[in-house]
Amino acid sequence: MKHFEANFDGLVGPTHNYAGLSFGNVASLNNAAATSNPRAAAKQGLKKAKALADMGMVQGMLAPQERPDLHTLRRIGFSGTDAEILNKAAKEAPALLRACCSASSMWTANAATVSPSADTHDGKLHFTPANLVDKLHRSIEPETTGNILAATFNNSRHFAHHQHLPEHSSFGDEGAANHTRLCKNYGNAGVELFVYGQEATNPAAPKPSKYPARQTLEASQAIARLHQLDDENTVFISQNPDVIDQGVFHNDVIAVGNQNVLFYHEQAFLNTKRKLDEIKHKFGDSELHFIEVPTSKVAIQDAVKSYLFNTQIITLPSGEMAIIAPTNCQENEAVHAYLNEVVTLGSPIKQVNYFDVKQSMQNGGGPACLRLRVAMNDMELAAVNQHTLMNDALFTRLNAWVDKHYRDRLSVDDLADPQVLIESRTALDELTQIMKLGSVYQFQK
Ligand SMILES: NCCC[C@H](NC(=O)CCC(=O)O)C(=O)O
Repeated sequence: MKHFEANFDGLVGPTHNYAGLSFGNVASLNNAAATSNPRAAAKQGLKKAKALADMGMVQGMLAPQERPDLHTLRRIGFSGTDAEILNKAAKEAPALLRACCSASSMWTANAATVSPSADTHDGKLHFTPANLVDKLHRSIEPETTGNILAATFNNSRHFAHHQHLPEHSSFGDEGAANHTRLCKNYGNAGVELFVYGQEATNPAAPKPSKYPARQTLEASQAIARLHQLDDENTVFISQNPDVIDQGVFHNDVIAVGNQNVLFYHEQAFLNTKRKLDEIKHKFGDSELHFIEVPTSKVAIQDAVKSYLFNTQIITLPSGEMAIIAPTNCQENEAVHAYLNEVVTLGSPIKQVNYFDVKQSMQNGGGPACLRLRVAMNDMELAAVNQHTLMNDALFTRLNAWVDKHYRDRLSVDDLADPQVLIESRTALDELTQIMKLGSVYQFQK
């Protein structure tokens, strides 16, 4: 049986926009009210996904969410026709309307936490959608995320789908962005690393003072229980609160792992030495590469600006590893120099490939944010909804779909336009037919 890691990228939705919704996410705040280009954003994402498929990687796509989210606007008391609701919300509560219009489900690293069958007691692949409670605009995602995951991984013999954690800040959960898995081979039991920003039930524990810590230890522990992981194969690590206060709102802005490589900034964690020892002990005898980037080479500000660590480290069919980086990394001198050096360090990482994902970067999402990793075997892959898997035909079809339905300019003021809602629903309805998802959206029920 073959084992590998698949990437499921989020398709950028038709309402991709810059609304400055994410306090603590520097790019989101800096680009608030800029005009976006949803068509370019979707195409940048598709191009990266297709390039990985062409490298021999298993690549899937996850459908975006329905936005504007009329269902939520109705829940909070706006009534009348769809056009009347948009009109009233724009006048009476523009900030709430903006929160109901974000295409933020495109960052599927925040869709869920995933544990492969090699790690779980029942031998199933487990998914728990992230509740994303720290941000209003993201807290409305988990139910539909669950629907989309169930329609994509639609086989209960292989896949276990859990409900998102209780919607309270004690269980703040941001999904795979704060989770990484080290393993010898994808089919072996791995060590799952859960990184959290605060302990909800221990106010004395370290936490940031300026920006929110979105993930709690309690949430990470709940996921490990739900996914039936062994204590011997899990490590809980506190993120360094000082870096959260400098814009590292998720751990995947400061660290990334793949197989036997952990690539991280020296300031990423608390108690780094002790935690690395625990990882080594739990990982066992095989060779483990800790690639620690010192502040003297890359300052935190440069890491946050360039997204050096929000890169994907992938294992190519040849067994060599490649880094998938945003072009922003080439534009930062220190970071570019570091990436030129990293391939010479004798680790499995042998090449760096750059992709322009600027439309996503302007909202604080790099290549790693755009994908959900699912380590699986070929039997599990055969059980996945095959219409979600990237190939020449799907790439052509989705690009044509984007050309047909997406605007190339969208400002936050456009979000109240009923025509945007009609365009978005028409596009998504057609998408569910292309990807054979059934009725995953509220407007289809
Ligand atoms: N993993 C990357 C997530 C980026 C995402 N940005 C946003 O939601 C910005 C949306 C806006 O400001 O319009 C976030 O911060 O959760």
